[in-house]
Amino acid sequence: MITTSGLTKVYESRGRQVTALDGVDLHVREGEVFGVIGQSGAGKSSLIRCVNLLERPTSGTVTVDGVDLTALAGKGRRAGKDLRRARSSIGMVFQHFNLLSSRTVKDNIELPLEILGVSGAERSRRALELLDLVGLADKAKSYPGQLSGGQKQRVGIARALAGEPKVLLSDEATSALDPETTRSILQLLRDLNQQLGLTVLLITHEMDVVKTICDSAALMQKGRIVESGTVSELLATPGSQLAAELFPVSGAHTGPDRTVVDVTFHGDAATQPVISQLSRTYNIDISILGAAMDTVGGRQIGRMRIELPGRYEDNVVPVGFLREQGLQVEVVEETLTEETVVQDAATLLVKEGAK
Ligand SMILES: Nc1ncnc2c1ncn2[C@@H]1O[C@H](COP(=O)(O)OP(=O)(O)OP(=O)(O)O)[C@@H](O)[C@H]1O
Repeated sequence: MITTSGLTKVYESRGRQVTALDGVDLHVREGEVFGVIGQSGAGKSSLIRCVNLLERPTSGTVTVDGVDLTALAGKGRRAGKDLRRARSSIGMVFQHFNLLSSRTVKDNIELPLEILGVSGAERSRRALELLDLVGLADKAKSYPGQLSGGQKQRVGIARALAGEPKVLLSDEATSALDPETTRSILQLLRDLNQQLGLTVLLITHEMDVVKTICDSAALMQKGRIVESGTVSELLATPGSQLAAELFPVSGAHTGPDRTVVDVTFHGDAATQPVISQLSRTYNIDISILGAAMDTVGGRQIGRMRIELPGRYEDNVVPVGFLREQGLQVEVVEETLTEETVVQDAATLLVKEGAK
């Protein structure tokens, strides 16, 4: 539904050039919720603003629903009729809502329809329908100043949906909201995605947002996409930074001669009693050092850090057993803390003494 190819944005700022996007290739499928996460300055806002051509890319292309927006924009500085029409199939939700304070809630929602030249009666019908959809049927005549942050964002979402878009872009839509309101807005976005088949591209700096509603995610660093895929694909990618941040597990080796492994559960494997099977089959005691389990898109998913007695060479077969069950297994290197160094030295001295 959304494809960017080699998307580059270079800003000129006080004689200096800042590369905000450095050849971004993004592929968002129809009907999915796709999250782009990254730290401040990574280029997320530039990306989302280039996707609907609010910002002109320096180079590269943006295609939304089969229409090459960059080619349309190339026709002239002022967005032509074709670009305006193409843009009306893209709704945008902003962090600070961007509502007009002098207009009622209903009039705010009608604004994009006015611009599209929709008749008064039709605008009114559509605005009331959208207010109902976002759960604010009783607030049509209120002004933005009389609403809570969460309600304002619901109005922002209703306005974004006025042109019946296929794509919704969300620029940190929940960053200004408290955790509970954030959950309700994310739930609304998820419901709209499912009810209307809406494709959602959102940018965020919060991993929880990705975990709560995203089917797919990309990690952005210094203007580049460094990882991307469905949540399941990411979890199945050894060494994935996003997977580790989505499901962080910690816990260090409790002593020398121990094997610590991170086990990732997803799909059917998540519901199998693999740990007890492992313990019974090989007659070994397993310690759970850390775990992060959750339900993503209605499926159980998670990671567990476990410790087995013996060095890795002694555990090749049990580790192979876990892999055979369809689990992803990564062996965690022992980090030599001061404590383990002292312990190792003490063990060595005892052994030397015994000789
Ligand atoms: N209009 C502009 N003029 C000059 N430089 C800009 C402009 N907009 C963004 N930048 C620079 O481009 C880089 C990427 O900024 P961008 O706002 O896209 O990042 P971001 O990931 O959205 O960050 P944040 O989460 O803080 O909004 C930054 O170095 C920023 O200073």
